Amino acid sequence: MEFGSFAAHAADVEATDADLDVVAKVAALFGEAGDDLAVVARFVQGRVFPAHSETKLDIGPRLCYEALARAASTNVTVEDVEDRLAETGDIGEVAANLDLGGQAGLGAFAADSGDDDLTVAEVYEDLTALAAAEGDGSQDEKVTLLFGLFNDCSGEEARYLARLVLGEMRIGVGEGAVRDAIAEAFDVPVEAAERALQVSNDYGLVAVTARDEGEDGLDELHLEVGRPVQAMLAQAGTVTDALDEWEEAAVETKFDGARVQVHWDGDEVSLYSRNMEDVTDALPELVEFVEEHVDAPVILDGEVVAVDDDGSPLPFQEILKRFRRKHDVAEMRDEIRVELNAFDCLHAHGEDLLDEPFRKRHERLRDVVDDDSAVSEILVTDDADEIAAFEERALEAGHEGIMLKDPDAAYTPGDRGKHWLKRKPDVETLDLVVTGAEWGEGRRASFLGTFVLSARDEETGEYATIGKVATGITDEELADLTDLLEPHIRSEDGQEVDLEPAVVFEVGYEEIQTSPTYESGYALRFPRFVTVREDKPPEDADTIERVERLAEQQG
Ligand SMILES: Nc1ncnc2c1ncn2[C@@H]1O[C@H](COP(=O)(O)OP(=O)(O)OP(=O)(O)O)[C@@H](O)[C@H]1O
Repeated sequence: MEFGSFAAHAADVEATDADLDVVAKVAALFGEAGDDLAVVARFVQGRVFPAHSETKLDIGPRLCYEALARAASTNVTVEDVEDRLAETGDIGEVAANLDLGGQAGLGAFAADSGDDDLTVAEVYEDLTALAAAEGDGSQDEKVTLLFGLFNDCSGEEARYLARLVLGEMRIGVGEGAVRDAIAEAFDVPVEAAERALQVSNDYGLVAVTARDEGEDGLDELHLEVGRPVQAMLAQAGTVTDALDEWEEAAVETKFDGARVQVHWDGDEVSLYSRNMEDVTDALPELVEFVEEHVDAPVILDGEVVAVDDDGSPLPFQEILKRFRRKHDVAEMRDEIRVELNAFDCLHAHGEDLLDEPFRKRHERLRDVVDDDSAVSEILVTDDADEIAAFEERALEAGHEGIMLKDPDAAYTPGDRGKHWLKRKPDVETLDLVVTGAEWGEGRRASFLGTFVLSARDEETGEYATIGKVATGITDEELADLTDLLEPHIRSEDGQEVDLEPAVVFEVGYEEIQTSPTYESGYALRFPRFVTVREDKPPEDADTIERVERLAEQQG
């Protein structure tokens, strides 16, 4: 395909607003791309190489400006290019108006094919050579290669070449549009294209496979050990969200480190960061750990954390130091210990596990790693109290908090869906008066357990119930609370106890809801005991008005 034709398509797409029309136009471009389809499928998104490729273009803007200035037919300096860019804000616009090609006589490096029309293949070939240039003189070589390309460009071609090399394509074609265009152009289901993209992470490969082998070919694409996939991401969410949406939630520690994807084929371990950079060299002790304790072939997902001498987690900045200073790893290794906390298994023993439910994948994870300390512990439960207790343990151990995962959900690479939630900590607390309680059962029969909470009604001076709290209290605290409240018992009816307003609890919660059940007209979702406000008399407890205001602020 001629690069001019690609540029014309790109201009047409850029001038199109409606998403469906964009998809149709990209599909038409794919239909015409012929042997260049793989490259075109990336160029259209502003990518030169596949996302996981180790080849990176790595061109500084100045290098591009220099190449443009040299290729301009009139006398243009790098500073002129910068000035024009400051005016327009678009390097494509600058390049398109530079009247390039004036150095035709010097075009020893221009258009390798010898004819006048630059092709997509030639652009790709030169950019590959440019990416490979290293060592002494490589800057000059890069400028010369890029100059050669610009020198052969029409204004329209230069517009898109300049944007492509600087990673600023911005013609409104996102990953979803490319996926839909592949489906439309080659008549394959969108879901098949989506799945193939998830496992391969390679738009070029998926486009070519869809065209040449159809849906069956796409189905044959699998994860490959050594080829990273995008990480599944989490949304902020609450225990309420999790238990309302799913029957049970898998609760896991949220480790404060850096995401790491482990690929181990039996010969070689490769480690990839959240954005699929190869970070193997920065983490030699993880490589050794995997070689010794993990069955091959596998792909694992997890978090690498820095720990102190006692094994307690250190802030994640410590791990980032490792990622940044790759050169003196040996020295850093003595300073900062790092550990793997694997939490997912994407592939094991030739089997892709993306579509398996999380609880199954976690079982496989346990099977393939023979050291439990490197595998995250999960608790699958429908009980908010158990979740709260798990969270408390995680926080006490110095971790960031908890993750809530749908135990039946598949692993969806690159997706920030509703199946993984990072629990939002309580934003507000309320100081509420304890106006009732219930005696516990079994082991806790001699303690008051569940506490009835009330807010103050400013108008009447009475206390109106708003909920009950039983979560977040240790056995030891229960004994103390019983001692504190027993003198205030007014009457008892079976297990239920009526208390005079005397003690104030500070209580966290996830949400305030309107409720016909309680006198205040409100109820708290997942109230959690924080502490006794010994400094506060009941008259200073929070009012129904404040509860009302907080409820409104939630939106
Ligand atoms: N058990 C776990 N399961 C999944 N992710 C975890 C777990 N523990 C820690 N994490 C990390 O938490 C990250 C998500 O939380 P957080 O929002 O704090 O990260 P971020 O990088 O700031 O934002 P985000 O990843 O959501 O864009 C994950 O990408 C992962 O690196």
